[in-house]
Amino acid sequence: MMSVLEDEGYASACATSGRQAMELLATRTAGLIMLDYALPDMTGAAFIEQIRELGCMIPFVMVTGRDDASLAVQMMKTGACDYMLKDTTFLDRLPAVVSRALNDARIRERLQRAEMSLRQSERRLARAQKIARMGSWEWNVVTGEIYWSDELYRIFGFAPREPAVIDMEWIFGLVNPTDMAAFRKVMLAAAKNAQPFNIVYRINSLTDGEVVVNSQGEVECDSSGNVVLVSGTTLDITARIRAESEIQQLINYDTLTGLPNRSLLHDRLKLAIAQAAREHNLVGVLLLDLDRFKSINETLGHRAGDKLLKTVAKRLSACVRESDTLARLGGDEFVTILIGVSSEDGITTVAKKVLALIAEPMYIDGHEIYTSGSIGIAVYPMDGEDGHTLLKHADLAMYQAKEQDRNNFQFFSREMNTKVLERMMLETSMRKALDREEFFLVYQPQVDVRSGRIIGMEALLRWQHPDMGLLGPDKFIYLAEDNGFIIPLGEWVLRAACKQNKAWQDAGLTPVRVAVNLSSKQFGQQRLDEMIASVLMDTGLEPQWLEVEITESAIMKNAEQNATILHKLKEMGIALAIDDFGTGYSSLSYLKHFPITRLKIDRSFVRDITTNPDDAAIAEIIIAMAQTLKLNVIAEGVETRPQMEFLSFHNCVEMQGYLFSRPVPAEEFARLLREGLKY
Ligand SMILES: Nc1nc2c(ncn2[C@@H]2O[C@H](COP(=O)(O)O[C@H]3[C@@H](O)[C@H](n4cnc5c(=O)[nH]c(N)nc54)O[C@@H]3COP(=O)(O)O)[C@@H](O)[C@H]2O)c(=O)[nH]1
Repeated sequence: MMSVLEDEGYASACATSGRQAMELLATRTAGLIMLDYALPDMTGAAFIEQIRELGCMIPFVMVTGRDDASLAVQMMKTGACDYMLKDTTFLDRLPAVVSRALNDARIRERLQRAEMSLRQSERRLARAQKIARMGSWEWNVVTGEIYWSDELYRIFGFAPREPAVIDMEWIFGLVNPTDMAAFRKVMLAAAKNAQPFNIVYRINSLTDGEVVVNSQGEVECDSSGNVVLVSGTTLDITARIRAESEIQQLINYDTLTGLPNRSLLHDRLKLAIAQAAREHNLVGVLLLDLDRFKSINETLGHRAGDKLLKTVAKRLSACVRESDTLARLGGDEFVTILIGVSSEDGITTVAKKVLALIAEPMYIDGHEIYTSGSIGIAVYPMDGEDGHTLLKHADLAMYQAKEQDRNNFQFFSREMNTKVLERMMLETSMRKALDREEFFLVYQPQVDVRSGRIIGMEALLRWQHPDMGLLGPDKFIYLAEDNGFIIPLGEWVLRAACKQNKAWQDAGLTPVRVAVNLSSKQFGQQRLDEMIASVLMDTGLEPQWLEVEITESAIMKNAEQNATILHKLKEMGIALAIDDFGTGYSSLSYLKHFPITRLKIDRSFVRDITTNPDDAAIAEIIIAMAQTLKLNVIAEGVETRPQMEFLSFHNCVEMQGYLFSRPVPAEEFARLLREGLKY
């Protein structure tokens, strides 16, 4: 047998028992096994079973001496690829049987490989569909049969093949009622008119509730052009849609209040303008800025500030119609776009409503908070024909509203534009003015009318502006306070005043105290006391020759913190005067809390003191109050002799005013100190 096989070109090896055959297979590979049914140590069937268990899948041909049909069947059942009877023709038939068996084995192996690869592809497809949340489907339009991939079942919330029968009506029933008509139309059009489609719709998944899907379908037609098959894919795009909408939300809406932000505001404004242009209507742009929001934020903390902004947003929403837009620009700025308005009266009504709602108390973290707002209004088309201009003009008007008196609204006017441009110019040049030494101080004497001698002086700031000429503090201090420049500027004033006073003392002039105005913003400054101490140290002026002037309202802004600072100043030996006394709180209780040395009667009471009984009474009360509290009292703005006499008669002997001297430059003041006043 081996020589026959070798003649045919096959390599062969022989084993005489099942055990020997197994040892042989352990060391060599084979394409075919020719196996005797009866082996000395086991049956051929037992041998096959053993090698199969070891994973050896080599095909085999069973050889036997018995011509028995049932034995042949039994052998084929064990997996034999052929069966040979050992008769006289055995060797003649052997080459053909071996060749066929090897051929069959090759074909079988190829088929097995193809099947395996098909299964693998199916598994990969199913995995890919699962990952992509994409199902595939087929609809046999002729038979009505529908195939769904496993993933498609999952998208609809079923276990694969859970519903035994699926038909189109059942599928329509799974679509969200809002989108059902559109979906049905598309599917039926595909089946009838061979229309491919791409549709997004919502389904009601059994497990996930509302799911957004995207179905794309293709059609196949027979030779007559009739649709026979509609097939396609259905993709679950819920997560993508959600992410897109979250992105849109972030791009267009303010995260704190949920209101449209600046970007969406501009879009809406554009639309509003286009609509108003078509309908010959007006668009009102109201820009609201909360008054004192910064200090509320600083005092109560940012979380309370956030809550306040949310409350404001809610209240504002109640003021506007659904068709209007309410947006938050950022910080404490809100914008309302009013559309479909035909006159400014309608805009005024809304502005008043907004102010009234903002002014109502808010309850935040156990605090009752009162705030107010300032509104600037620009109207299309009079104040601008595009969104940017309207917003800019509403902003200018808002600043005007703030300056006028907070808690009010202002319509934009052309003059405002000029005013704000001037303001911006001043702001820019102010920052350079310190380095360019454009600021200087003038000094106004304070007099004891009993002796007629100068007992002190108030240092007053002036700015020699290169283009605008000499500017008084009323032209720029408010700006410096707004933009924070008051901090370096205030320190410069203090240093210059102390240095000058010390220089006069060193020059042998009679020592007098110098009063320096402190802005409320300087009280908010970190370590104000340390700054003042270092100025005194640097200039060498003794603290007793320095007085700081602060207004009643400034002192009360942050009463507790200010009291601490003022006590520190007092301990250092610095005097404290309350400026503009009588115009603010005028509360006795606060006078006790602060280490005050002097009250300054405001010049508004002094002006008509001899003609207006109310002013006279107020001045008298202030003098009496000062005496009771053992404080010094000085009257400012004394311009006439009768005013001086009235005050002096009522025991106010310290005075300051044009009657004695206007504020004068340092050289002139030195002369007054040397020569005395003439009045
Ligand atoms: N934070 C700072 N504020 C300052 C500083 N320098 C000044 N100021 C404040 O500016 C306000 C206006 O000051 P000014 O224009 O200098 O006016 C002062 C006097 O010129 C004016 N005055 C004095 N006597 C009379 C008078 O008889 N009649 C009259 N009509 N005006 C007069 O009064 C101003 C001084 O007022 P006061 O300070 O209230 O004593 C002013 O409020 C300053 O506080 C600065 O460096 N920092």
